[in-house]
Amino acid sequence: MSRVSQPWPPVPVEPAVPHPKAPSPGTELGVHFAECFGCGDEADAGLHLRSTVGEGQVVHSRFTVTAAHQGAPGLAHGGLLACAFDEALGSAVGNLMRRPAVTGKLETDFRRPVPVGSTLFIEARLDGIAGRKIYVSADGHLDAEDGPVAVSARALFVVVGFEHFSTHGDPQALEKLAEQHKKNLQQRGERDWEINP
Ligand SMILES: CCCCCCCC(=O)SCCNC(=O)CCNC(=O)[C@H](O)C(C)(C)COP(=O)(O)OP(=O)(O)OC[C@H]1O[C@@H](n2cnc3c(N)ncnc32)[C@H](O)[C@@H]1OP(=O)(O)O
Repeated sequence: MSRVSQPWPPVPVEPAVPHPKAPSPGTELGVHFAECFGCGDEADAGLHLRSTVGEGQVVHSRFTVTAAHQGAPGLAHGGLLACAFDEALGSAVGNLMRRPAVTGKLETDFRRPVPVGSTLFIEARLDGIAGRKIYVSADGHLDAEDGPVAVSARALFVVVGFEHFSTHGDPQALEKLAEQHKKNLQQRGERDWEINP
């Protein structure tokens, strides 16, 4: 089977222009929800992924693989690596577009094993937008921002309304998320997102 994927984005798109009030390059994005497996401080075995806004339509994220993340002995579990990309890509969509969106489709390409103890540097970018569909992609570099690419990913995020979370999620946890969100914005001197698609 060829590694060559279908054209990307798969449909005609407009440029995904970051929101005028998106955090500026160099901004550390912080935790979006303390219990999030991808970034949360309260998720003990989680990825503790951290993200910084890059130039243009890019967010840089990184996380260090621990023994809790193993699949094969001494190597990161592939599904867990996909999780890291979901988080990194979601962070790019949420923070640059400032619209609530959820992963509709996520495709990963595992190119090199990722050992326990290594750090994956993930560069996620906005590739285009078509209505509610936001196309994003990312490369994960091993142990340095310019290290060899170990994993690549492409994803479709779909913009949703707040009711997606209020209908399907946990109302108490949503309050906690809202507080964290407000705190993050205050720390960065920013105002709130638009919440309707
Ligand atoms: C800072 C935050 C970081 C967080 C990172 C973590 C992000 C996550 O993990 S989110 C959790 C995982 N994702 C989910 O739980 C989503 C579950 N899925 C859903 O709720 C719904 O299927 C949802 C919202 C994606 C789409 O449903 P709905 O709102 O009814 O829209 P729908 O009309 O079906 O789709 C909208 C468009 O997207 C397209 N689409 C949706 N899913 C797909 C897919 N899998 N493949 C291709 N296209 C798709 C549809 O074809 C449609 O296209 P068009 O507008 O051209 O007709």
